[in-house]
Amino acid sequence: MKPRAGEFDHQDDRRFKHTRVGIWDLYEERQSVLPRIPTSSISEAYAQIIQSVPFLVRMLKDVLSIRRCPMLLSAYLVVEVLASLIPAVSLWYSGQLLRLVESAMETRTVDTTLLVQFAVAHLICTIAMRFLRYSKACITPPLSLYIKQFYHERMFHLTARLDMPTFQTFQGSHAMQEFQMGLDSWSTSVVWEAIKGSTNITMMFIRLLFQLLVLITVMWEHQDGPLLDRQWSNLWVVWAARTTNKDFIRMHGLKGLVVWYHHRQELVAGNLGEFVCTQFREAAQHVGHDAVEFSELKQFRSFKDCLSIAFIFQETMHMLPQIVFTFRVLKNPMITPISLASLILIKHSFHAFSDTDFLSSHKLSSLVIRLSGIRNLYETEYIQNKVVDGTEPFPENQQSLRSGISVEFRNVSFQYPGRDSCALRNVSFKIGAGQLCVVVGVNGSGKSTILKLISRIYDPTEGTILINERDIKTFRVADLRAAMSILFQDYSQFPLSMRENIGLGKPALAHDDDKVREAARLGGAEDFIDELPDGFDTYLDCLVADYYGDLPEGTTTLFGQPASKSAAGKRSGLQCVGVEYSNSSRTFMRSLVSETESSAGMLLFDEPSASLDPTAEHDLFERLRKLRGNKTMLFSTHRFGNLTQHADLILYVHEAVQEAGTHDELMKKGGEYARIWNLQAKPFI
Ligand SMILES: Nc1ncnc2c1ncn2[C@@H]1O[C@H](COP(=O)(O)OP(=O)(O)OP(=O)(O)O)[C@@H](O)[C@H]1O
Repeated sequence: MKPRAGEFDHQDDRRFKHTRVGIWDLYEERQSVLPRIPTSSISEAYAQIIQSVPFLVRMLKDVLSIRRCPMLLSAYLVVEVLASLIPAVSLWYSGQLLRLVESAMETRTVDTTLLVQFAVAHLICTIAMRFLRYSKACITPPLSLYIKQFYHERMFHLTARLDMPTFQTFQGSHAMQEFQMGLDSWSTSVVWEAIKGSTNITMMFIRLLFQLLVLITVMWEHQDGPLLDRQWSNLWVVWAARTTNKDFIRMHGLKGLVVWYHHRQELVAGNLGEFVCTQFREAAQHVGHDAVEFSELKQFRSFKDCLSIAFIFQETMHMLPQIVFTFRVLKNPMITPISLASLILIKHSFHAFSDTDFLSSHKLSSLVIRLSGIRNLYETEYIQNKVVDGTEPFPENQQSLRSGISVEFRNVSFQYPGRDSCALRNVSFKIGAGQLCVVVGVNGSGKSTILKLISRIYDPTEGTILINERDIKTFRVADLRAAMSILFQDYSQFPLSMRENIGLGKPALAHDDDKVREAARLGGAEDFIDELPDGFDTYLDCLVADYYGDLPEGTTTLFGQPASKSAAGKRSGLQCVGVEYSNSSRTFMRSLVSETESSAGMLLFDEPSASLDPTAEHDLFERLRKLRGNKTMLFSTHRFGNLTQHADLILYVHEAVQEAGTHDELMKKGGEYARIWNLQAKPFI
């Protein structure tokens, strides 16, 4: 079938050339060649650079610990040093050449051997310079890549461990913003940028110093341009690139999971930190050093033509005027302007110095920004979680979990960070081990907050929470969460496949496809998922975008999908349905009984049925009742269903506990609980 106008048909191999670049499939148009579209004070800056030195030293140590980096970094530095010396050597030969010219004018003879020697030496310098640039272009991509990957994994780990309140504070930080842009931006490699920046400035000084020395030497013997600037033709062709590498796409998904605030609560409550780190590491290992954004590969590729014959010819031509001039002097010394030699020398030296703006505040401030990036990066390591970890294991006896966990709130008040008013005020109650407690109240009354405090997503602003009669803060947080099964109402859709979105409901079973399918069936999602093009491997939100260049005007589709620069577009109707399905299935995934289930002594549910239809809600409650056994169960709901009638304790909250007791007690009391219950039950009676 012929592609419609506006389609980028990458399969049309007569028009598009396909190249495999790492994990990317690059499609470039064969003939279409269009013309390129034109497109504080210094001392303070130096003080900041000096302050960054300890971080730089640390960074260097870390970089040297990366496999292959010691060798690559040394090679990079050697190349840089040589590249800084060559301009001085070249300048020296220029001076010698000029001296020869002067002596030719004076003596009317020329030492041809010496002339050729100087000319060749000068030419060698130019070619050597080009070789060095080429070597640098070969060393830089792997070096910057290894460094980036090392620090990316490190930042992933550091970010995954943060709790909710700390993450809330941290997410506005510079380091976090850099990391959020992360995998898809060249600027992310704070460390690599800093290495480049520091090397550049050091080499600039070396280059200047040597050129100054040569200039002084030459000028000592001599008593003053048009610059031949090279224009590099850049071709601008139609191209597009995409990757289907599953691990690379997962890396992006997992990263989205740890960097975005709306996933944090589930990440923390589900103890998913370590799990996602392992997953990320595994995915990263699978992709290896091919885990590189296309924009970077593109840059690396552009260096390939550095050593072209055309270039060497061009450089030779660059020198020709001096050689021709020298011979002309020999033939007609009388007509040669005496000041021309000095003029050329000045042209050379001025050129070198004018390129070197080492004192420019712009250059310095960009280095300062790069170095402060390093500081931010390393300071991230010292961020302490606001929810301070306890030291004691929980529980002392694993068997005790079978009979549940007791919870007591003593005068607990809580205010969310950045909020003026309390979500909970002076709340006190006790749920005995093995009891079923239902927390009811209107929207925004503080029900979910009670669950968040029990699972230590946050710590109370005032008051104490006791677990099995002991202060909750004494226990290790990970143990505590492992002893609880928590299900929050405000689910987030992870930027991962449907399989993983469901599987993460219970990481221990995430690799069990049968369990995932069972959860999908219970959540009513199985048929929907099976009909998706990639089934359980479908991504509703994919964070890896396709790349493309100048597409033909009016292009609407690319790789069979709407051409859009951003992967994170608005969700379609189908996506929204998918999100609902995967949420309800994840709910069931959590409720799947397994060997690991006995490790939970308390089940916390925050409106677990909010995203379910009535049948699925009924199935869920049936399943949860079976699952419960003698464990403590706490439900938060604003629906006063039959659940409240089975409860050992009902808490009617509105900032504080307004009423507490069993259903019968509260009905007899005739308070607010009874009023709302009657209101909700009325249509059914
Ligand atoms: N992360 C947060 N940051 C700031 N304020 C919050 C946060 N979460 C909840 N709140 C506020 O705290 C109060 C109690 O919220 P909470 O979610 O506990 O109520 P709820 O009874 O569970 O309500 P709903 O049934 O609507 O979930 C509300 O005023 C809410 O706006």
